[in-house]
Amino acid sequence: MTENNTLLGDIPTIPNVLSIAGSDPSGGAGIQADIKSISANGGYAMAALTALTAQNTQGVTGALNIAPEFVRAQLDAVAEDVHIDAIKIGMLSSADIITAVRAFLQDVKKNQSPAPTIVLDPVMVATSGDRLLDEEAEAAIKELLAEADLITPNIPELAVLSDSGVAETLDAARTQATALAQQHDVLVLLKGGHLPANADGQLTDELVGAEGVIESFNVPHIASPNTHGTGCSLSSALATQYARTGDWVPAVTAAQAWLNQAIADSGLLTVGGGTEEHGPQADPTAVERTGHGPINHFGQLWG
Ligand SMILES: Nc1ncnc2c1ncn2[C@@H]1O[C@H](COP(=O)(O)OP(=O)(O)O)[C@@H](O)[C@H]1O
Ligand SMILES: Cc1ncc(COP(=O)(O)OP(=O)(O)O)c(N)n1
Repeated sequence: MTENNTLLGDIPTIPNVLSIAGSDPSGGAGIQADIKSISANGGYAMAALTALTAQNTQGVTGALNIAPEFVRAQLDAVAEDVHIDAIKIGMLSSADIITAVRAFLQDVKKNQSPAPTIVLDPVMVATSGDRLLDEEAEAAIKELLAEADLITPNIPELAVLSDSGVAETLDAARTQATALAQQHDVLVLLKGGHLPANADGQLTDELVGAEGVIESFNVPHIASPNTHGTGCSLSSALATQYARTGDWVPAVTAAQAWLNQAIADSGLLTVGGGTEEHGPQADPTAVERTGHGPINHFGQLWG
């Protein structure tokens, strides 16, 4: 039954979207961000954990991998019971986990019809610029690219995947993205969040295929420190929007518009930078919030 919903418009079916990712207990990134993003974009969210982290808006203080066999057990439990329309993949922190996820993707593509759409966010480089994966895991991620329909590297991740230097211009990033698309037979959403805004104050993301740019997407740059988890949230929104529309250009347009508003609404949250000043009477400007706060996934719903 098609119903008109004020937030999501016409919803013919609600897609089942699975996130395979790590946990951020502070709720801004990882699986917690994915569940909020999938839900806000109109999907039924499911989640299989690959790792636990200890982190907050200031940084990461610890990580613990889930055993690869148990990652697979979670995935099988979902796939045996639920038709999965789309899969978003985030933090995969060891070569063994990547191998387990790759084997699952190959099986689920054979066993479910239609096969799930796969969006891979290759989480490899921390905001600080530090490499998050060892060499063996980086090599395994490169092999995983071919299993995805769309990959969403940021500028430093694009450099690692391309075995070249960090692009300083959109042109250079576009060349790297096109080569990757050709090499791995995958679409690339090149994310421009790490490049400076253009003269009109806009950031550019580009959907790139083997023949080059398919579409450019400009979004207003928002001067906000609250960008923790933007990559996780965008890839989950893309998987969900694609499952709803079946077309990448409208899916990217919708996901981008939602993300931009969620960053714009982030100032309404009082998360991070200390435990004082919280509650309806709190002055959001009273605490100096260092670090990177979360986006407001449900800002558009809460008004
Ligand atoms: N300050 C900002 N204002 C508006 N959009 C942003 C901002 N920072 C990041 N984005 C958007 O968030 C998405 C992810 O950004 P990016 O920083 O490139 O990746 P990651 O979060 O993986 O490092 C991109 O679509 C980018 O355009
Ligand atoms: C558990 C976990 N997974 C992924 C990330 C990286 O998040 P990302 O969305 O790339 O955002 P940034 O915070 O790096 O902008 C994470 N921090 N934790």
